[in-house]
Order: sequence, then C-alpha cells, then structure tokens
Amino acid sequence: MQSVMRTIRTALIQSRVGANRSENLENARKLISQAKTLGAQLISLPECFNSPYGTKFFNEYAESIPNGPTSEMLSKAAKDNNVYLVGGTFPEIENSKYYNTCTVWNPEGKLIAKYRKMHLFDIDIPGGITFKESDVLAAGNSLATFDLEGTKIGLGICYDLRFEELAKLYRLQGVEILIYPAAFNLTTGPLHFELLQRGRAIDNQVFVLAISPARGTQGYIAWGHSQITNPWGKVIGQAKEGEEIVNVDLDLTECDKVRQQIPIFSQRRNDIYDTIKVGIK
Ligand SMILES: O=C(O)CCC(=O)C(=O)O
Repeated sequence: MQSVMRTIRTALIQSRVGANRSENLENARKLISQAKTLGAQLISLPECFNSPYGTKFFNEYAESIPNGPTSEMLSKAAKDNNVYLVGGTFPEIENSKYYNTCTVWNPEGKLIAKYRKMHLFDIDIPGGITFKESDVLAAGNSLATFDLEGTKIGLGICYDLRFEELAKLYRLQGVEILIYPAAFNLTTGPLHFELLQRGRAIDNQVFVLAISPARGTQGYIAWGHSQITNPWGKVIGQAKEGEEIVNVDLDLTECDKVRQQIPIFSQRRNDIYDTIKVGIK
C-alpha cells in the first residue's frame, strides 16, 4: 500500500540578538515575514531571542505571558503570516519566579503551548564554560506538545537535548517532531550540538529541529549551526554561524518508514530492563 505524503515546510530562524529588546523583536518580526515568503508553515526562533543570554539579564528582560511585548509581537506575527510560530524562548516571570520559556502560537495568533525549560543549564568546564541558570531560574515540570494538522510536536529547550528520557516520553506520547530552541556555546557546540540532535532523532525516530541565535562577538557567544535532522539521523538542513533562515520540507512519511523498518519500539526488553536495579551516583 502506498503511504500518503505528509509534508510540513519548516523554517528555522537563526536571528542576531543584541541588548536592545525592541530591536531584537523587530528583527525577528521581519525574519518571520521573510520565512513566510519561502512558504514556511512552521517557523521557529532561537533560545533567548529577545535578550542577551546570561543569568544577569533574566530579571531585566522577563515578561509575563501572554501579556508583554514579546508575546504580543509573536501572536501578531503568527496571525499576520498565517503560520504556526514557535517563539524561541524568553525569560518569563510568574509569581516572583523566573523561567526560560518557549511559547507556541497558531495562525489565529492564539497561544497553544507553553514549555518551561525542565533541565537547567548548570555546568562548570574550567577554561571552557561555567553557567548556572539555577542561580536565577526555576525549572519547569511539565512536557508540552501541540498539533499541526494531525502531526504532534514536542518542545524542549537547549540543555534538555542532553536528556534522552524527555525525548522518549514525547515519542511515547506520539510525537513526530521535537523542537529545541537552543544556544550552545563554543566549548560544547562543536563537540555535542549536532551529535545530540542526531542521537535524539535516531533513538526516537523523530525529526529534531534546533534553533540557535546567530553567533555574536561579545558576552555569551552562541555556536549557531541551527539544524534539522530527519528520523534516520540524517542532517537535512544546517545553518552556518551568521544570521540565516534554514528552510526545509519535512516528509513525515519518513517517520512511518523508519519505525516500520527498524521497529525498536516493539523490540524493547522491558521484561529484562525492569528487573535490573541500578543506582546512579
Ligand atoms: O548543553 C550545553 O552544552 C549547552 C546548553 C545551553 O547552552 C543551554 O541550556 O542554554
């Protein structure tokens, strides 16, 4: 039997981000319109697309959702362009707590999903990078998905890419696309960014989209290289370092094919795994 073609044209916007919120929003707004002219139905922005990335900036740039200039711009841009818009992330404030939050807007401009980064970016690589989001941010505790014409899409943010458990939970919920706004750095980016995405894609037989800010020259320097990986683990779109839109058609029948041809989800040995007790130090 011939499988039905299911395609979503997607665009990743690797935008330049500076210190001025209004300029960042205006730049993102223009790039969203540009992505629409390329035929994109699903458009995604980077992590911290409205502010520099750093713990000292979170409270200054934080907004409540959906009442704030960033939510307003995203809602209007989704509606004006008649697209599904994954609004990267920006710092959210609610009840005196700060979160790193991703919002999703439908073509009517309605907020249809909100995801708060679940695994906070706390690492210490001497001579490389030290970052402690938990100094300022609270972690989210919920998964978030949305539906685009019958395709279920799951959300994560940057460091979440390292946690296979989250991706697997999404897959078990029926997700076919995982989207991670992200801002890897010049230490871990070259080693891990592409590889982690390919790993998540292969393990879960899903498309993985990761969207970075363009590489800047001061403060936290993002790695760039926004990427689209198909369910076979093949990189089918990748940006360089600068501002760029990556525009690709996702053929969802690839999920059906790989899941049928390499049926790992029905071959798991939970009968064995569940009997083995382990402790993690
Ligand atoms: O995991 C990494 O190496 C980078 C993570 C990161 O930059 C983030 O979570 O914002």
